Amino acid sequence: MADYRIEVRKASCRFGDVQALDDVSLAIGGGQMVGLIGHNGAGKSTLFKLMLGLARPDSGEVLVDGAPASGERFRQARRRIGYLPESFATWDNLTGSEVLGLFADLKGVPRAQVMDVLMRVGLAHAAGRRVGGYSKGMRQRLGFAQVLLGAPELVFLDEPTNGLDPEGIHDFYRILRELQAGGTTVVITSHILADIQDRVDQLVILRGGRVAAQGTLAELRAAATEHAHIALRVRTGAAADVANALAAGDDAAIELRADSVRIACAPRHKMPLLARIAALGDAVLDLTVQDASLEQLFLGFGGKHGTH
Ligand SMILES: Nc1ncnc2c1ncn2[C@@H]1O[C@H](COP(=O)(O)OP(=O)(O)OP(=O)(O)O)[C@@H](O)[C@H]1O
Repeated sequence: MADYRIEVRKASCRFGDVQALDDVSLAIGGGQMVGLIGHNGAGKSTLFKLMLGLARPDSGEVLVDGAPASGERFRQARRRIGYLPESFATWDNLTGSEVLGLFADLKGVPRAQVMDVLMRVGLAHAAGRRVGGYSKGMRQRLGFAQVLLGAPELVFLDEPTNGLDPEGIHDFYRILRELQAGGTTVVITSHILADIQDRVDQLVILRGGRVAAQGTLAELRAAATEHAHIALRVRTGAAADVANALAAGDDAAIELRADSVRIACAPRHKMPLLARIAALGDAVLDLTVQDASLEQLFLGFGGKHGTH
């Protein structure tokens, strides 16, 4: 599969008084899964619309495989893109398979694919039922099914797990991994940060229409000031000695409990501290390390009142 690449260069987009996007640059491709996160109104959907050619930037440009996101070439390219909007509107009087049949026609994909994708998203049993009677999660699965028609090379998913139950979320990410294994690039927005933090390759955090941070989870952790937490279970009576032995890097706080010691430290101090803990031998019985979660990083970088 071709490496399908979308590049946004210094794009800005304004609606009346609202600067929805402000000088945004990013490149997406290479079969990666990219998580686009940001507070309500941060500009995620607007950025999607620019990359899909559904809206134009006031300044800057969007390139698809090196060419502007407009014109006949882009219309052709768009057939290789799947898009699930935040609110997937459909025709309630039609059955699931009829709805997908229409999407197949629009995409120029054989209708024979309809049953395959319905099966893939776990909706085969409801293919002949009117969509008006579908539950919220079933509608979301139907929306995802239309994304899968035509084996897209790039997919944009706006809040795709809304309304899905835990099993649905699990199935959904399994299908995304299968797509990725075939070389598809996936861009996903979600407010459920715990769901995406260990599943995406790259993260882009938008705040107030600007890119506040970009990189892998490890890169974001390294750039942030949120602490890692190390909890030690220690031999009875050894807590004070352990705490003294580890006291204390500039940026580390040590808390003593009966048979445990808890340390909060800057990410860069974590590995040196672990080396010192290992040198304490059998005074330390066990340990757990908790790095900053994406939610904590987000509140620093991307929350409305982010601090980084
Ligand atoms: N068509 C429009 N007309 C007027 N304002 C708009 C329009 N589209 C977006 N905006 C404004 O631009 C800003 C960014 O909106 P956008 O929908 O891109 O945010 P978002 O990050 O997707 O938010 P959410 O998480 O709530 O879906 C918001 O202030 C929004 O009100």
